Amino acid sequence: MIKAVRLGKKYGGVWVFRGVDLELPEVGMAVVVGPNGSGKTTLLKILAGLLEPDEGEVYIMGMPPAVAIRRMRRAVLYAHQEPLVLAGAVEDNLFCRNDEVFDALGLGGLLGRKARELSGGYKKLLTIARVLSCRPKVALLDEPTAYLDAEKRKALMEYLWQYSKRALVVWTTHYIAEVPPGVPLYELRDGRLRNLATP
Ligand SMILES: Nc1ncnc2c1ncn2[C@@H]1O[C@H](COP(=O)(O)OP(=O)(O)OP(=O)(O)O)[C@@H](O)[C@H]1O
Repeated sequence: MIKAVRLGKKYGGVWVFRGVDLELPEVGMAVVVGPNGSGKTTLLKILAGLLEPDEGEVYIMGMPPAVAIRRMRRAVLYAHQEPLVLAGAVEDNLFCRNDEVFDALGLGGLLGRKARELSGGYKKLLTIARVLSCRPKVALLDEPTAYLDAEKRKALMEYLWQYSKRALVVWTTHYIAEVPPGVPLYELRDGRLRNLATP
């Protein structure tokens, strides 16, 4: 479903990574770990079609991201690392209505609240809900568990696990321990992507 071939990206002449090959299925979960600044966000944004690589190609369902995104509206969505909220109520911050997602993430009772007055953790959940509520076929989630307490992390993980039975969920984290057993795990480090043994 997602294929990256010899991907490379540089900023100001300095390569973040090169030679990144990746092949992910249509349905399931995959996780990218790596130290600060190793390029996880950059990789996810390239897969989402939000950034152009300097080398290599990406295919989503056999199409370049720009084509896939045009043909299949809201099928490939990226959730920012930073909690991203707009003015207005929580419900004004959403593109799609999906009570199942709001309830699973604990946002169900907050739809009328001013989004900018939410706590950091709830802003982060809103950032994720904005993406998942549109039911993308590919959800690219940048550090989805950051800002969350243990209970919310657990609820989010359970929901992502369910979601990944019908779509592809790719997410990043700094904590290998939170990656469920059996999930394909990749590490970006020193400009390379390695397939790590499953924890
Ligand atoms: N727009 C940009 N212009 C210049 N350099 C950038 C830009 N965006 C990212 N970088 C640099 O690219 C490298 C990779 O950044 P990126 O945010 O992808 O890493 P990351 O693995 O997601 O980091 P973190 O774990 O800290 O979130 C870093 O050195 C960063 O400073």
